[in-house]
Amino acid sequence: MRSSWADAVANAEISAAATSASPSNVASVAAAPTRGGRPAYVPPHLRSRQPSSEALAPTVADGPSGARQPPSYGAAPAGASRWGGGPIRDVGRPISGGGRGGLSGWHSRRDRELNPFGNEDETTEAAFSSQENSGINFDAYEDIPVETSGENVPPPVNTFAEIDLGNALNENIRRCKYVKPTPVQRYAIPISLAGRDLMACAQTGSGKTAAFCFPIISGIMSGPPGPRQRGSRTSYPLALILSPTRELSVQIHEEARKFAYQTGVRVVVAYGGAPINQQLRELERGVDILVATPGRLVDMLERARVSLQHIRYLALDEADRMLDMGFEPQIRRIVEQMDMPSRGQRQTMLFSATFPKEIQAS
Ligand SMILES: Nc1ncnc2c1ncn2[C@@H]1O[C@H](COP(=O)(O)OP(=O)(O)OP(=O)(O)O)[C@@H](O)[C@H]1O
Repeated sequence: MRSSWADAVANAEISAAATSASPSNVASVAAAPTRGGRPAYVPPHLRSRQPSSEALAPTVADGPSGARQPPSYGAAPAGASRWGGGPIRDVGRPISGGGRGGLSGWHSRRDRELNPFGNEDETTEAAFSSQENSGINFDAYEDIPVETSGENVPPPVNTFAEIDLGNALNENIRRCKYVKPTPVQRYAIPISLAGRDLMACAQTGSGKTAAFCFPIISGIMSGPPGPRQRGSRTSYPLALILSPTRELSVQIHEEARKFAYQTGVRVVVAYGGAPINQQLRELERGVDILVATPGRLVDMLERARVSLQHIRYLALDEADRMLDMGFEPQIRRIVEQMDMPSRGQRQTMLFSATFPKEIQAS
C-alpha cells in the first residue's frame, strides 16, 4: 500500500501516535481555529511587516477575552486567531543521543562570523539594542487555545528560563528581545527537547521558526560534533529544514543565524531560482543546519554535494504549502530514497499553518 505523504517525513510514527491518542491524552484547551478553513496565504516576505491595509489587519477575536489586541501584526483568517491554537501532536519516541548535558561535545568554529543582527561597525550590544522584535504583545496571547495529543506529552513552559537551551542560545534570545515564548513555542520546544517527534499546526507568524530552531540548535550544541568535511566536496548537515519557497527559506535562514550566533552552529541556505555555485561554496565552508527548498536539495543530493546520512533533525515548515505546491515527490525522494537516517535515528518536526487531511490522516 502506498504510504501517506506525512509517512514519508515521519515514517509512520505520526500514524501510530495519532491513532493511539486516547481522549484522555488530548489536553484540549479550546477549538482549533485553523482546522476548518484554510487561512489566507501571506507571502513570506510580507510576514514580519506591519500590515498596510485593513485587509491585512490582525484578527484576534478568538484570543483571550478582554485581552488587549496586539499591535498590527500580519494577516489572519477571519475568525481565527493568528496564534492558531491548532493541535500540537507529540508523536514520538525519544531518539538516541542528543543528550542535553553541557556544550563540551561541541567544537567552536574559528571562522569570523558576521553579525546577523546588523551593522558590523557597531558593537554587538549596540547592534542588538537597536534591533526590534516584531512588536508583538505576548501578554495578549496567554490564553490562546492549544491542543496537544500523544502519550506522556512533556508539559508546556511559560518562560524561556524554564527551558535548558544553553547559555549561548539564551543570550541570543535575549538579544532578539524575545521576552516569553509564543504559544506554539511554549508547547513545541519542550516536546522537541525531550527528543520526541512533533506535528504542530499554528498560524503563519506565530513563532514557528524559533519553535523548531531552538531545539535543533540546542541539540546540535549538546550533541557530538558532526563529521569533518575537510577535503571532501560533499557536505554532511546535521539538521535539515525544508521549506516550500525561496523567500521562506531565506527568512528562516536569517532567523536561524541570529539564534545560532556565536554558538558555533553554522546555518546555510539553498534554494532554486538562483545560481547553485555560490550555494555550493557556502556548503563547502561547512554546514550544520541546512535550510533548503526541496527541488534544489534534490539537485544537490544527486550531484553528491550533500549527504543526509548524518541528519539528526528534520524539520518541515509549511508542510501544507509544500503539499499544495506539488513537492510530495521531491520530499519522498529526500526522506525515503536518499541516505536520510530512518525513524528512530532522527527527530522529525512537522509544522503546518493548516492541518489538511493528507497530513492528519497519516
Ligand atoms: N517569543 C517571541 N517573542 C517575540 N517575538 C517573537 C517570538 N517568537 C517569534 N517572534 C517574532 O515573531 C515574528 C514571526 O515569527 P516567525 O516568522 O517565526 O513565525 P512563523 O510562524 O515561523 O511564520 P512562518 O509561517 O512564516 O514560518 C518574527 O518577527 C519573530 O522574530
